[in-house]
Amino acid sequence: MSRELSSRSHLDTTPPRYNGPLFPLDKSAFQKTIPVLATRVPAHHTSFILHSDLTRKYLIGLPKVRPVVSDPSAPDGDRLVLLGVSDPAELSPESLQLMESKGTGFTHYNVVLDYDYWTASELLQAILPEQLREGAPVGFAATGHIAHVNLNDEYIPYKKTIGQLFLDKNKTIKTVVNKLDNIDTQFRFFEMEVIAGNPDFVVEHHESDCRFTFDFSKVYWNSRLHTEHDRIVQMVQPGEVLADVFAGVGPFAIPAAKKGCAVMANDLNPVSYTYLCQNIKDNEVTDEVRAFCEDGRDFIRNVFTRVHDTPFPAYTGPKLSKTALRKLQKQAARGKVDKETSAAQNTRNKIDHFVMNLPDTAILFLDTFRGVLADKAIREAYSTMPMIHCHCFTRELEPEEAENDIRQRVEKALGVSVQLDGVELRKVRSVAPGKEMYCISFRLPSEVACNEE
Ligand SMILES: C[S@@+](CC[C@H](N)C(=O)[O-])C[C@H]1O[C@@H](n2cnc3c(N)ncnc32)[C@H](O)[C@@H]1O
Repeated sequence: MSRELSSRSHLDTTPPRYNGPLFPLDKSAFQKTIPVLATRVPAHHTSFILHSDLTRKYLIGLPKVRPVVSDPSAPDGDRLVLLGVSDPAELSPESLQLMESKGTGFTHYNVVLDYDYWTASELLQAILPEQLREGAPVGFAATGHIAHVNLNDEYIPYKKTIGQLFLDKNKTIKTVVNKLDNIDTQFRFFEMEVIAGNPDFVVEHHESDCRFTFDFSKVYWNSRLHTEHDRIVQMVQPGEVLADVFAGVGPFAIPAAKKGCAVMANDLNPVSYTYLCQNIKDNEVTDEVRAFCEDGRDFIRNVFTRVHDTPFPAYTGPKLSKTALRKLQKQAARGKVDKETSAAQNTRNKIDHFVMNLPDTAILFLDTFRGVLADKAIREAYSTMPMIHCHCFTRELEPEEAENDIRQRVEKALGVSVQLDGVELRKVRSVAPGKEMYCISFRLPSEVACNEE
């Protein structure tokens, strides 16, 4: 063991055992005094002791504890430099010599740590009985100002304590909720109980440079899907058209629109739809996103005709700033830009991608694609079939088995047993023990879409 490590190891900085009320906590009971050695130095020598290679390694080195304090017994301005050892004999001879030559002797100093010093997790360890310390909640997922935890039964008696700790220790958190086991089977949001803070569920959450507002108690949101949202958005190219069948409040739709895609976004939950519309406005993508509130099957059936009959304007490059847009509008008003002809060229009347993130049942919606391009006039726009990115769960844990399971279910829904074109299978995350979330991407087979039966 290095001298440096052994020199600091005697400082016991764990919080004292707590035996006070569980709620509200008696914060004064967490005060702890730690006696340390200090070298007394004239003010003009402190910097030398702090920065010399010989002495630096012996400094107290506790986070949030300043290593230099004024010396209460020396009104003439001496300072105490706090050390991480309890006895001068623990210093190396060179370090001792240096401190003796620059300083005026050693003394003891009491460092006082209190409730503010420790993390929520350290405090919780001091509160919980021994049998509950291992496996105690150490953190939370944050959605806007809400921290959410999923407490196991044995921690329920401590829920208010845990709530208070998370609230006190995180400035941006105003509400702490415990997710209950009930999940709304249709719209996928959780039942939750407030364990600390305000019962305010309307959050403003930021993801991928977009601002999302929503009522976390009434719509689906999962911050753990951030990477998956980004992955799909990166696959969709500026100028392409994306149809999001189960859009929620817009975590695929809005970032895609911001990068220059046109988006048809749908969600059956009327509350999701309301926030989706608000988020479209707040992120200034009203021209790029059209929102719907209907069953996914109806949406899939209608969306081909809608985009064909009312195409999106041609893509004219990255979204312009308001100033640049105003300039162009002025030029157009003066007849300098022929708006009609430029917009009429290459309007976007076909869908390039579908995203279907309702992993519980999305595969079961795939049969709706049968015959969606039976109409010849619409079919002509599709020299290339759309890609479908369909999320799903599987109980198969081995990748090969998972792939077989998912492929079979997809092919059954589509009614084709052919090898799917361009198929890619991506594990998104492990949802629970024995349950994996995947995304299967494939090109919609034309024999399915053009089937006229
Ligand atoms: C798992 S969430 C995903 C939401 C969003 N894509 C995301 O990543 O946050 C599934 C969404 O599908 C919506 N939904 C459920 N059943 C639906 C249906 N039959 N048709 C359309 N939307 C539906 C839910 O309201 C929910 O917002």
